[in-house]
Amino acid sequence: MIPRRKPGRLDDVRSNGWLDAMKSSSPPSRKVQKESGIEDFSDDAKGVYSSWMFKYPSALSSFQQIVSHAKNKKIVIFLDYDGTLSPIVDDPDRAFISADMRSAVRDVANHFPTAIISGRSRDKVYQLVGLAELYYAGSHGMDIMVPIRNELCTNGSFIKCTDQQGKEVNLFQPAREFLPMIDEVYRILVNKTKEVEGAIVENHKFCASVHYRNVDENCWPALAQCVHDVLKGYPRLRQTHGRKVLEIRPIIDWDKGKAVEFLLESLGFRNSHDVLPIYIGDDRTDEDAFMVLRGRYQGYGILVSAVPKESNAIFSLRDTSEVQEFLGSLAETMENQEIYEMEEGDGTKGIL
Ligand SMILES: O=P(O)(O)OC[C@H]1O[C@H](O[C@H]2O[C@H](CO)[C@@H](O)[C@H](O)[C@H]2O)[C@H](O)[C@@H](O)[C@@H]1O
Repeated sequence: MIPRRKPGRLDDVRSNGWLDAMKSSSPPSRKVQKESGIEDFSDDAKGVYSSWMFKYPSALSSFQQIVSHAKNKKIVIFLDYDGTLSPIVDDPDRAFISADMRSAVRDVANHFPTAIISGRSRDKVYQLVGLAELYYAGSHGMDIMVPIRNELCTNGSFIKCTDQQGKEVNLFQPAREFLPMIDEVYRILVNKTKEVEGAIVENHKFCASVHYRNVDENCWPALAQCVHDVLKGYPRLRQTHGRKVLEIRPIIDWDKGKAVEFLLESLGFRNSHDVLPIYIGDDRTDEDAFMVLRGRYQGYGILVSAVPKESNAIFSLRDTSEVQEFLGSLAETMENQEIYEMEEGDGTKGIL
């Protein structure tokens, strides 16, 4: 299994907090909780969740408040992928979106500009979601594709290319110079972790992931130390924590929050008063986006979580099925408004 190490070799990951972060990074999936009988439906657990929801009320029960705030504004939807549109599963290659969720996302995108912002590569997340009408930002926002007609920045930071439909688009890739480095580190990590049963390394173009969800917990310190040792040779890369995954990314000042600001500008929303951005996500990396929405946009971050946790979000949803319900309600409200406006010849803008 893991190569034996000299005593004391794991001190780095113990002292720098990696191990604690790894342990607290994600509750086991619902399936695993059920199978191991640790699913906690006790009154205490329910009570703790209910009091947490005072701080982060359900976006479903606060739905009217959300839509009234959208009057005379354009809603823009941002969606994370894993844990938000598809439930967390053991195999990252099998994290599929259901047909119903896909159609809920399609319906919402028919009414509001909708973007997916994922830690996966842009190509991979596009392949999984499979909807051409959305905007996609992969590699934690370091790979953004926007339509040419909406281009506002002409500072040369865009690369012109064609999308999957052959349409001309602009690509924004602030970490482009790191492409060979990520590729090299990915290959080293694959090689160094190949003996670790259950470890999976993914190449997401501008970042890489080392999964330990399926690795025996006793082997986590050695796996973390291995990643730490590899990164010592790459001072321009840093490591962050996701749900049972170590993420390796460039040290550039860019994250999902910056990607949200960039997309809003690129979509023509220079004036923050004209827009109500809503961002739904479940992961630590989504916190940067929640933070941006709390600022000048006064938008709504919605955390997807079945367990209480501190967040920069304003509202919460329990799981992917509630996300689907929320998206469905947004699309339905908009459809009703359009019917109402047609019948009344009403010039009201925004949603009711
Ligand atoms: O920003 P996201 O779209 O949420 O991507 C974050 C990471 O998601 C994936 O890993 C997570 O989901 C997997 C499938 O459910 C699960 O097995 C894993 O434990 C989770 O961390 C993806 O594979 C990662 O590369 C992304 O960074």
